[in-house]
Amino acid sequence: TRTSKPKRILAYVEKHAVPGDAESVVNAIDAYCSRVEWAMNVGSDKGKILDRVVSETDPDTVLELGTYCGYSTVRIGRLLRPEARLVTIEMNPDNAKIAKQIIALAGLNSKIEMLVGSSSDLIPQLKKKLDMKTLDLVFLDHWKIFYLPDTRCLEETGLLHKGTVLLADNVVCPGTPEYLKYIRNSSRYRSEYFPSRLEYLQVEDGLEKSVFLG
Ligand SMILES: O=c1[nH]cnc2c(O)c(F)c(-c3ccc(F)cc3)cc12
Ligand SMILES: [Mg+2]
Repeated sequence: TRTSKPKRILAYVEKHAVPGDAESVVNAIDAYCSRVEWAMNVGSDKGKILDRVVSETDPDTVLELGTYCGYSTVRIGRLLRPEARLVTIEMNPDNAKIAKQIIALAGLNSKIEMLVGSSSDLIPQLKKKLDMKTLDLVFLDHWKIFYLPDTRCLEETGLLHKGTVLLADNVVCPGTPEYLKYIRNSSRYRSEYFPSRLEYLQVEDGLEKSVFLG
């Protein structure tokens, strides 16, 4: 069948990355998407901010909403301790298939579990399904209209603890106004905006980091 952008990204990674070397997988995807065709990976500029937040949080449990090709999954996974766990949720089964192969190539299968389906269906199941006590870090990078309902769901299912960090991509472009309005006005969060650039372009975008206060 015809190739897709995720399939072309996988083919490039298979050709240019070193199996088991997560850094080389991240660099290969950035090289492809900056030189050949744009793709909605968090990218290297925002990726450096993501790296810093992950390292400072040093999480045992991470939830990623929106896997796409697995770029940020690998970017986060490469910084986690061996006993840490990352669950990533992707609703598009074709993307999930590609992402699984990219995650495997990075050598991160032992730390990463991918769930295929809608975040709003899967979040309520996390607690029991994965014996998830609570989440130390959540990376929101899926469909912007789901950021707020999924955050409310995370609160209600008791998956957040005092100190849980929510990090949201694209709060400027494409923009997540309802989410920002809620999180910046809620006394249950302390938020900070990290300005950056949209992946591979000169357009402004940024990440919103919000710490749950309990
Ligand atoms: O749908 C998305 N999910 C997750 N992340 C995205 C992203 O980082 C984008 F830049 C964009 C994006 C797409 C088209 C544009 F013109 C600008 C940004 C979309 C998403
Ligand atoms: Mg994004």
